[in-house]
Amino acid sequence: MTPIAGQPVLTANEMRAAEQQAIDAGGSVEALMERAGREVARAVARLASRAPVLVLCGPGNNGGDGYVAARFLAGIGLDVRVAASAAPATAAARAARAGWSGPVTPVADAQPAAILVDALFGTGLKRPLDPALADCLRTLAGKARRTIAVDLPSGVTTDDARTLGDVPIFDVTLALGAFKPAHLLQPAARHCGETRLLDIGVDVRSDLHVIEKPSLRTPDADSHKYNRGMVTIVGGAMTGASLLAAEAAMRAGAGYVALLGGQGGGPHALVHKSFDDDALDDDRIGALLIGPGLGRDDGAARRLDRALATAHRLVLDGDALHLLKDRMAVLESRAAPVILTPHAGEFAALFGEGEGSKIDRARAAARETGAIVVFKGADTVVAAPDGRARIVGDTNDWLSTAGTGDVLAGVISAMLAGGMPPFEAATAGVWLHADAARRLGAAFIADDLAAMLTESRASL
Ligand SMILES: NC(=O)C1=CN([C@@H]2O[C@H](COP(=O)(O)OP(=O)(O)OC[C@H]3O[C@@H](n4cnc5c(N)ncnc54)[C@H](O)[C@@H]3O)[C@@H](O)[C@H]2O)[C@@H](O)CC1
Ligand SMILES: Nc1ncnc2c1ncn2[C@@H]1O[C@H](COP(=O)(O)OP(=O)(O)O)[C@@H](O)[C@H]1O
Ligand SMILES: [K+]
Repeated sequence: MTPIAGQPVLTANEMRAAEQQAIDAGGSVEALMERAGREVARAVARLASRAPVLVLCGPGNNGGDGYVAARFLAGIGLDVRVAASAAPATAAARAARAGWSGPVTPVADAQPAAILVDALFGTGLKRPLDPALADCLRTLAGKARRTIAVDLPSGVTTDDARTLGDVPIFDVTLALGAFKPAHLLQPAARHCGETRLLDIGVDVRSDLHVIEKPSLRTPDADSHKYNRGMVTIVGGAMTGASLLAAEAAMRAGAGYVALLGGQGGGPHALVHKSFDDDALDDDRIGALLIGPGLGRDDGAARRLDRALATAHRLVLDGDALHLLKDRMAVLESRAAPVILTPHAGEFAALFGEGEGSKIDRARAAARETGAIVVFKGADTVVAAPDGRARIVGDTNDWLSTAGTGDVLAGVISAMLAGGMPPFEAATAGVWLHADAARRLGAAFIADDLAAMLTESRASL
């Protein structure tokens, strides 16, 4: 199985263009479909353990893949039945249909089977499924022991990952040739179940990738606390949040972490200082983090204005993002990099609901501000002003608890202070945060997450 980390992610149009390139280079749609159908059959055969299979075929090339897969599955002796929602509408799908020698029943007449393969619609879905067809799909999926979607669950939109109607939750989705946004972005991603990537021999490239394990420098004989990265955190009214960020920054590998204007507490290694110009005018500061626990009163706004006026590399989170709404113009005038880490509410308050997918929205926000934007959630997207974007691949829904965002802000600050370029710092931070959550498994609190970063950082 191809690991998900680092893989390119293509929109429907990009995938079509990649397929066209393969065709122009001497291939054919039929050859691609033959390969795709064979790979689907291999995957289904492994998942089916010889149980009966029902393949649902739609009118397009997704349906074509279904007919080819059915032929291969029957060829290895599986009990395979095929049902179609409409006649094949493309030349390649017609050829694939002709290659299937068994009967084809209307989907409405199909009897359930232990293994359901959905090859109704893939990247060509244009509108919600006809209600009767959607109903059949749901019923047959409900009666199957295992449900497998070819390329995408029928009913999800490829690029902006919406669900058109009541789409079943599949056990496995077999992504053909490349991951698409719907495999990673919510809500579509949860309908995919476990997504597996099948190689169909198409060369794919994108400036959008799944986040991969970063490579970080190990301390050596020349290392000291300042060149390992100095993180300064501006504290405020809610001390717990800034302490979580501080502990996370330390455990993610920062050499020196100072909290300005906090109220004490935290690990002994944390340096407490008062919030004043001397503390901010320190050239050794590698990253200045403001937002976790800052508060939103006039005092908080003054601290933010001071932080924005420095020449330090900045990470803005939580309350700083709330206060930033009236100060967006400042971002354009800053020479040093800025990383913004909004959750969905903060993002909408700053940038509006916007158009397109979460990836489009994150990219537009990065372009507009010139900042790196970490658009958080179960499907965190990191975007740079130049259009590069990354999506988290390994998530843990137990992260949905207060304080885990403060931990993320601390980790990203440590990466930035350690000398990584801001886009790489943000993606490395998101990876470490997700890795610590994966190690913890279930039912943890933000303090546990911060503590677990020691193991995650040591693993790199
Ligand atoms: N283009 C290629 O070279 C290859 C494509 N492949 C497969 O082809 C798929 C894309 O094929 P297509 O572009 O034909 O698209 P689909 O097979 O997803 O469906 C397109 C067809 O369904 C119709 N349609 C869309 N939404 C509908 C709805 N709600 N109700 C009824 N009809 C609807 C469209 O008018 C069109 O006729 C991929 O997901 C993949 O599975 C693979 O075979 C690999 C090669
Ligand atoms: N369902 C989920 N699955 C995976 N990660 C999640 C989920 N919900 C939230 N997260 C992650 O948890 C963190 C929450 O951050 P945030 O909303 O800022 O909370 P807080 O400010 O309380 O720390 C973010 O990193 C976000 O990506
Ligand atoms: K499908």
